[in-house]
Amino acid sequence: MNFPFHHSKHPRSSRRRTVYLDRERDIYRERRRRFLILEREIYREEMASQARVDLDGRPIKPITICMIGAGGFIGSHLCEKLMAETPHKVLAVDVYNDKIRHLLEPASLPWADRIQFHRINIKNDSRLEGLIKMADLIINLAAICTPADYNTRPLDTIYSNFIDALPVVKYCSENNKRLIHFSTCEVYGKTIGSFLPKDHPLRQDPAYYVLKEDASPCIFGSIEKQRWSYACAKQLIERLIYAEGAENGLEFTIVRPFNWIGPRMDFIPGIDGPSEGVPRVLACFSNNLLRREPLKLVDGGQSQRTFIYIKDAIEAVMLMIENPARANGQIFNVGNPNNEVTVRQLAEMMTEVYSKVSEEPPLEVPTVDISSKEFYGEGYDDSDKRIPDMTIINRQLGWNPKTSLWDLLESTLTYQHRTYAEAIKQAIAKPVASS
Ligand SMILES: NC(=O)c1ccc[n+]([C@@H]2O[C@H](COP(=O)([O-])OP(=O)(O)OC[C@H]3O[C@@H](n4cnc5c(N)ncnc54)[C@H](O)[C@@H]3O)[C@@H](O)[C@H]2O)c1
Ligand SMILES: O=C(O)[C@H]1O[C@H](OP(=O)(O)OP(=O)(O)OC[C@H]2O[C@@H](n3ccc(=O)[nH]c3=O)[C@H](O)[C@@H]2O)[C@H](O)[C@@H](O)[C@@H]1O
Repeated sequence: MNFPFHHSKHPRSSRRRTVYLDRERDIYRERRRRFLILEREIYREEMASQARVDLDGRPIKPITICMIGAGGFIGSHLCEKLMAETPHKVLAVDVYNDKIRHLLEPASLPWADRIQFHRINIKNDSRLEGLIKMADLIINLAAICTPADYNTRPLDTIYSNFIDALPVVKYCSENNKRLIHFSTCEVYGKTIGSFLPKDHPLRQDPAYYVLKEDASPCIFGSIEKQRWSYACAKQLIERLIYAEGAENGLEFTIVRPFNWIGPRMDFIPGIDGPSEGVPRVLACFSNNLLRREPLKLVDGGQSQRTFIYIKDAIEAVMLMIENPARANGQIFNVGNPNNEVTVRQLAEMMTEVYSKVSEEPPLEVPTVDISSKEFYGEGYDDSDKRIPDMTIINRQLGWNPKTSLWDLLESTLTYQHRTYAEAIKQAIAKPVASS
């Protein structure tokens, strides 16, 4: 069928049509440009009208934050929150930006002028000091922080967590900049109770297992247990920061996260990370569930962890950012003491939740035991139990976690299923290349 207007062969009507379409396109573009400007103005006005106040009722001034390691799991959630809900600016430093690309592009995003990405490896880049000088606050998240690396790449682990963090601390101290440094709950190592006989009644006494910032000792294994290279490097950088505070007046806050989990954590081997890579437990178990393989329980999955939803934890970091008077000089546990499980229980719960969100039946054999030597190699060791004491963060910031383990797994595994299920199906279906 011939449409007289669209398919006319007549040169004049075709020219007229082109002119008409060009004009229509220009009008549309102009309208869209005005719409985006208007949208940005409304957003700015909204931001300005939501007069942010700190916990003591004082107005919060917009600041510039230099966030190192902004492209990682925690950094991506923190950038998202800062862009969506505050007027603060972020100089985002990382070697990767895949996890924050949605915040950087397109240039029409309402916060486009408040976030800049700098592809910098802090090991060897002289631009770092300049960025620190431009900021009011520095947040250092950069680290190697996957246990599979601690005993197999102990040098990289120690360099990343101690040596590479040194210049950041030094530049902050020399330029009088406030620093929020990300440490880890692993600095506590093992609990005191773990050294008691298995059936000893004191093992039930919280004094023997609850981890308290200003009282608990740091208990690591012997030097050949290279698992502790990470915890030891983190402990030394904490001590250095603390000493800079005591001797040179550095304004600092140290964060000790307790197993923060949620969307965008680590990678799925063979999909958006190396096939042989071993991420942290959430991504390991997600990978097993997506591929319908049994979940691997290291040494029987007897270790205990408390898991906290990333979005709850980010609320705590926001309070630290916006309440310097209450956060400076403090070390904060950030975890959810109500979400304790053994790794075996975590595997069982993830299997049940995944079956619900994917609408697939659970595996007949959901778990399999594996020795730590086979899974991680020589030199692995483990934290037995991690319950954060919440007294200090409660007193200083009035913060409490909200999300139950079931709820956080439901939203996280929904994300994992939506993001990866199709890619995994395709990867499995792909014929192996003939040699
Ligand atoms: N996720 C948790 O539950 C948890 C628990 C305890 C401690 N932490 C600590 O929190 C911080 C962030 O953890 P995460 O889970 O977001 O890890 P992540 O690996 O997702 O993020 C770290 C980011 O730092 C970047 N980075 C590393 N070395 C760098 C370098 N030399 N130069 C520039 N960028 C570099 C990486 O590219 C990565 O994007 C780490 O210090 C980690 O030790 C996290
Ligand atoms: O998240 C934290 O708070 C800190 O703890 C983590 O250490 P860990 O909890 O031991 O690391 P995971 O990989 O999450 O493992 C948790 C437990 O699951 C076990 N696991 C892991 C993976 C797996 O497939 N199967 C399995 O049984 C591990 O042996 C360990 O007992 C990492 O060291 C850091 O990211 C961080 O500093």
